[in-house]
Amino acid sequence: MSEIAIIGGTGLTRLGSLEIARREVIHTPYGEPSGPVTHGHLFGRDVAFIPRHGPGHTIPPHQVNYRANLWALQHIGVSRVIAVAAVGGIGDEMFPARLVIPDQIIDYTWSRAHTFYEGNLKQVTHVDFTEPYSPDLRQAMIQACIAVGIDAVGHGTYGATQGPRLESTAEINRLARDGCDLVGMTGMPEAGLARELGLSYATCAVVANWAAGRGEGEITMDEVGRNLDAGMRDVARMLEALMPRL
Ligand SMILES: CSC[C@H]1O[C@H](OP(=O)(O)O)[C@H](O)[C@@H]1O
Ligand code: HPA
Repeated sequence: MSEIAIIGGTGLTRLGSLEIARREVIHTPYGEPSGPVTHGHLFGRDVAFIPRHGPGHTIPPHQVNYRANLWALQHIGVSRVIAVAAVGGIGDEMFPARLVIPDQIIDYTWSRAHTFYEGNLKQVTHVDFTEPYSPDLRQAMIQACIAVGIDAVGHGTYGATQGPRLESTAEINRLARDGCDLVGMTGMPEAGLARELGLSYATCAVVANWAAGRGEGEITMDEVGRNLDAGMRDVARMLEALMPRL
């Protein structure tokens, strides 16, 4: 049984270093997860892995079944979730290919299935979300980065947009005024649902590009791919240092 799970995002459809033991198809009361859960060993730890956008990267951010993914992970005994996510950099220090461990999040998404607490409830429930990410898991990731000399940013506010289109310059300016340092399309409802299930959850973000209007010209998928290739190499190094610390 894997107590630790990794949700892979854009640029991390599979974990190269994962020694795969088996794949498990899980049906949930909320529908189908993004794909089978892969169980394996990663740097000495049992780990479950699920690719957020599906094994072939075919599920766009607004159609990811976040509830099914997190329910499935909890169902197999996972208690800690490491989310890997590609983001656009808004703040000056959030430059391309850099790793960021955000500590706050703002939700700009809409019409996504965003809670487990609906339907025939015995009681209305409001979970606390003051600290949206697990402080312990964040600290472990930050220490892992330091241990292997990765120049990561250990804080930042993630603005979760609806996608799948990228943002306009004015939208990014608004996010910046709101205090967002990063922009991505999958941070919510994933983080909120993890909290509802009582899972420890933290994100390792990889800056794929300067957010709209913060760099030169348009955002191209070429630059996104190049930066993610570089950033994911650091994610792999971070995970190698992280696993023994968990
Ligand atoms: C320009 S790539 C946009 C795509 O990448 C991110 O996905 P993930 O968070 O799963 O790594 C972003 O949220 C968008 O879905
Ligand atoms: O610029 C972006 N905006 C939203 N999501 C993203 N994911 C990677 N880059 C971006």
